[in-house]
Amino acid sequence: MSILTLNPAPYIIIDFDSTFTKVEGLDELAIIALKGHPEQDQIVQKISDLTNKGMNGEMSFADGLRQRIALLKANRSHIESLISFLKTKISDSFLRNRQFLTENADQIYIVSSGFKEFIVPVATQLGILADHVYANEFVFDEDDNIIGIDEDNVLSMDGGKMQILSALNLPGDVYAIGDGYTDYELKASGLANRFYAFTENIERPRVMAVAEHVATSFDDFLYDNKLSRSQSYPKSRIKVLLLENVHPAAQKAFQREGFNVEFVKGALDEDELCERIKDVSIIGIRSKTMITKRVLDHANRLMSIGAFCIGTNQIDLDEAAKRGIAVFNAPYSNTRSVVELAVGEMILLIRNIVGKSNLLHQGIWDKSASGSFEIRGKKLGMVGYGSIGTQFSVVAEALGMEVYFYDEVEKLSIGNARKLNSLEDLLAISDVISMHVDGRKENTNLIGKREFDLMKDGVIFMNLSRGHVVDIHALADAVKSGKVAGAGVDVFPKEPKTNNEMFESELLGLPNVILTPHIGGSTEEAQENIGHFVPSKLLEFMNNGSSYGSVNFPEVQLPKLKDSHRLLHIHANVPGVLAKLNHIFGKNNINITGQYLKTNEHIGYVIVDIEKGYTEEFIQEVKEIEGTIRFRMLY
Ligand SMILES: NC(=O)C1=CN([C@@H]2O[C@H](COP(=O)(O)OP(=O)(O)OC[C@H]3O[C@@H](n4cnc5c(N)ncnc54)[C@H](O)[C@@H]3O)[C@@H](O)[C@H]2O)C=CC1
Ligand SMILES: O=C(O)CCC(=O)C(=O)O
Repeated sequence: MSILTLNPAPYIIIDFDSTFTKVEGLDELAIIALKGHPEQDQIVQKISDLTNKGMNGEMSFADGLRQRIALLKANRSHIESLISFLKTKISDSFLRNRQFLTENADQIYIVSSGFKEFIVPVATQLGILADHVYANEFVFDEDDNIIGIDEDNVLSMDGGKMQILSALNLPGDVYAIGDGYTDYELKASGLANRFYAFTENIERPRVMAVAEHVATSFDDFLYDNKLSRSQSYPKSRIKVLLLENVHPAAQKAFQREGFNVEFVKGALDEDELCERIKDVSIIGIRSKTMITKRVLDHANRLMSIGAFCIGTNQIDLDEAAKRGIAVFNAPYSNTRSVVELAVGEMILLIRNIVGKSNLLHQGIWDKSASGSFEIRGKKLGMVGYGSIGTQFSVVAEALGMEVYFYDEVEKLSIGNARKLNSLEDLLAISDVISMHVDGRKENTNLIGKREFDLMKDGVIFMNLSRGHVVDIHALADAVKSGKVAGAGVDVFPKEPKTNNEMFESELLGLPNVILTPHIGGSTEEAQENIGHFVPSKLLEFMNNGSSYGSVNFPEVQLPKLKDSHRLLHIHANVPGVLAKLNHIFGKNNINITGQYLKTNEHIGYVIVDIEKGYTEEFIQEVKEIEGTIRFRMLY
């Protein structure tokens, strides 16, 4: 039996600039030193070009270094500022693995063509030993200006890194990690057993082309070598695809945790999505991306879907559940934004402001009260009395309206809103009708010709829910006939995928019709809230297993993992799985420190916290339980 173990650390040689830190130290020093200089941009660019040429192996490193130093106009005080800056720019994956660096300090070296003056204070922060830092040194004049480099230091010469490693003569396996060609040379010369091209901060194609190994993060390197680490599985190997221009806060949240994030401005159609989703573990969408069964059939690695909105009708929730994919959305996040737009439109429509504004744009002064009304005292009818419906009702009452609602689920009214027992009653009584049902399939054409015929003549009609809820042709006819005196439509049966596509609709050009491009929830406030909220749910699920708030998954709020390993087992909801699991635990003498189970109609979700020291065979047995849909471990 093989106990799940970690390997002892090899000797690890780490490059500094763009590897240990996210930036190039000398480039940053130039930016600091040349602040306010009239040619700052040009000089910094020259230095950066020289850096890149050297790193890519396109010019003699030693020549480039001297040319860069000559361009620098820096002194000792600039180095102090640089150190403070670099401490904020340590690569995230090194920061995450401070414990490994500290515990294995004897095995770890920094070998860099950068400068000790700024590398030592930054690297030692994470436990690197000062005397394990090999780097260049500046030469200063008596006024503390940098005037050159220590020419005796072998790192100032071509092949310097190889000379250092050769002199170190390390008695064991040596693995080099870096983003530059000179790091690769350590392996090419035979001095290092392996070279990992480090791509967390920059990808240098020329270096990657020659590297046998690529480390997308330090976690990735540690995982590849079965070394102790902060992430059970390196997040840099986990792809997150964010579509439909979700708020940048979302991208940052995933990048901060080390995920490999791809960002796409628009939506993707089914074929495009089937292709793109193959290696994606987390996908973030808004209302336009349809996650159909066919898409899910292509989603081999998908674990979680984030709907960066309220509605989830664009996702096949049951099919996702059956595959063990948890879906999260952002209920309430844009409720207020939709309500404010609805209130504004209602007032503009009942006053016929759109028509008057259009005329005035043509120079026509149409001052008249005819056909313009106050909303005070009017009857507002709400179809769907959920989060948006109830909030709209409160605001409308404050504006002096009488509010009526119809919801197919029994709902208590908030304030003085009156519940009606049928859609027909609501249509007959209301001066203003506003749709706030969800987008389930059964709501397709909920409002059609029959329903418009039941409405009062001259009604104001608004749809800010989902496009397919209203038969657009019937609405266009009702507007043309005057049955509907004004309409506000934010959602359409067919909406463009991106801002570059043309929008077509029968409603174009109709009088007193406000058309908006599905922006009910598009306010800066709502989008920013969603951009924080949805990633936090997805990350909780990925990092901790908690599924609280999921719209299709058994909901479990789990305690933080402490001193245990956590097994997450998703299985078809058939009898006996828990018994089988417990049998395997008993047989393998596993000490359980916590166990949780929740089921829904499709799946069961069992979470078991266990003490370390189990075997690979035990894990295999758990994976092979009949009915297992997905299994993963966290520690
Ligand atoms: N235009 C936009 O940008 C936005 C549109 N929305 C849409 O608005 C919808 C409603 O949002 P919330 O109020 O937060 O959802 P919610 O789930 O809280 O409320 C929906 C209500 O509609 C009721 N309902 C569903 N079908 C019905 C039917 N046939 N007849 C009567 N009642 C019915 C439900 O019982 C529920 O009470 C979302 O599902 C989404 O599709 C949401 C946010 C922004
Ligand atoms: O902002 C979006 O893309 C969609 C908003 C929406 O319709 C929703 O939240 O359900």
